Amino acid sequence: MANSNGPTTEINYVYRGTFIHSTQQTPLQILEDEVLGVDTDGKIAFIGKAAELDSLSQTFGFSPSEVIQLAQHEFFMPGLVDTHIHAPQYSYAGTALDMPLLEWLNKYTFPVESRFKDLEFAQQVYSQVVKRTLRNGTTTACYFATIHTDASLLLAQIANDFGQRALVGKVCMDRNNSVKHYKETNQESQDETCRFIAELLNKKYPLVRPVVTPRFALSCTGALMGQLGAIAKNNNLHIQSHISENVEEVKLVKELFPEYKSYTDVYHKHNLLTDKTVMAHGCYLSDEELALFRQTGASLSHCPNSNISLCSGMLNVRNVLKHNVKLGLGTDVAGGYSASMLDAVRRTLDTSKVLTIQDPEYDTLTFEEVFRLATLGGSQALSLDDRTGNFEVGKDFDALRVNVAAADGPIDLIKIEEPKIILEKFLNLGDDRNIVEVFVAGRKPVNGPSTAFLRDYLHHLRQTAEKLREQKK
Ligand SMILES: Nc1nc2[nH]cnc2c(=O)[nH]1
Ligand SMILES: [Zn+2]
Repeated sequence: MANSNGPTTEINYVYRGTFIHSTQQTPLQILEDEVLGVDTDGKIAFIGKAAELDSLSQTFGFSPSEVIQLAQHEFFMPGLVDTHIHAPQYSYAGTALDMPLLEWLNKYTFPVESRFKDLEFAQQVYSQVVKRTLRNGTTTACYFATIHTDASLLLAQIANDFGQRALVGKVCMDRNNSVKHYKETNQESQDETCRFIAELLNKKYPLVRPVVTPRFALSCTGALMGQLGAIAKNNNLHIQSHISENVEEVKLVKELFPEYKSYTDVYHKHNLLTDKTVMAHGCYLSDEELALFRQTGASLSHCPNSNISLCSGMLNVRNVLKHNVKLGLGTDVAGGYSASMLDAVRRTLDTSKVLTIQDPEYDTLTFEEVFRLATLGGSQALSLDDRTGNFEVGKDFDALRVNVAAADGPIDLIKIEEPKIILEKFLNLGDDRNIVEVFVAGRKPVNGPSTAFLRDYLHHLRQTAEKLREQKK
């Protein structure tokens, strides 16, 4: 309990050790031997030097003996933010990467997504994707579902039940010439979007919100896009879609909407570019279009695995950042074959290096910058940075406890390394075995990596037993 003069919030737990996060000023802030307290609402109540533990414990009313100490190779980092992922496509992730976007949509995506009318199938796939992404450290996900309202509501329920922060979108499309049964009429799309929003808001899930989701300009009539823009505005909701992913797509949008200045202008004129909009890809946006993103406050989701896997293109991230456009990373499952945001980090670095190979003058992204894109950048791109993204006091505690030397993990450490090296190793070599605890809004999601702790504990016991045997000899 806090004392009579102190803060009114009650501290739930306090951790001591290394905390690594990003701020607006610096992509990498390393806080060593710090203490961080989380209150019973799951918010960060304080973060400060361990040397000040006694005064913090008095101010915030906790006992120093209850503080949980991180081990040598452990640190906390903010949870990863996946700004663009298609939950139904998880069912074929890792396959079907042999053709470009528009053919890929017709041959694989639309037939698979049409199956999500079946709620049993939806339940199975949606549980898997939420569990898998949580295990891999995705504490916030911005999901596309399908055109089916009830299955989309089920995805929202599953994210809530497992404890993941999520934006969930019922997909809208009133145009589809190739898979004719996988589309809606204009009226259906509007009515079902309104039903989806009303029913989801009515559930009052604390961490899950609806996002208005026109699939992309080729799947929607201008009328539908305008109506969806109005629905988002009237309900103050997020919007997500795709833009300028592939050359053929950009060409067809020009043909279909000849009266508009650009692809971005099509969305802008239909009121789909707001400061709560996130658009995936943007590989072929002009500087003028990026300026319109900046002006409207709309953001981009960079999905490098997908961009390479579907041979779509390469986003010039440096140019996007130069234009001060908000930017996060996305897996774009299943155009991207990996559901792990660690993969998105690596592919972002790879793509940046390919751009440098093509142009040695290109200012390659650093791992510190990409770390920020995967955490704070993602939260900004989703306009959730008042709630999550780093370890600022007052934000929700969305965090990963990482052990770089986890037993049976993928990383071998030769010696004690400094925190920056440990983070770099984790980003480049780590996987879910290194993520020993996941927190979303201060709570551990249902499918957190509970066995990892046990495995580490057993490893520790075995080592201790071995040492004792050695001493007896
Ligand atoms: N990568 C990708 N691009 C799209 N554009 C329209 N729909 C999609 C989709 O499902 N995946
Ligand atoms: Zn996508």
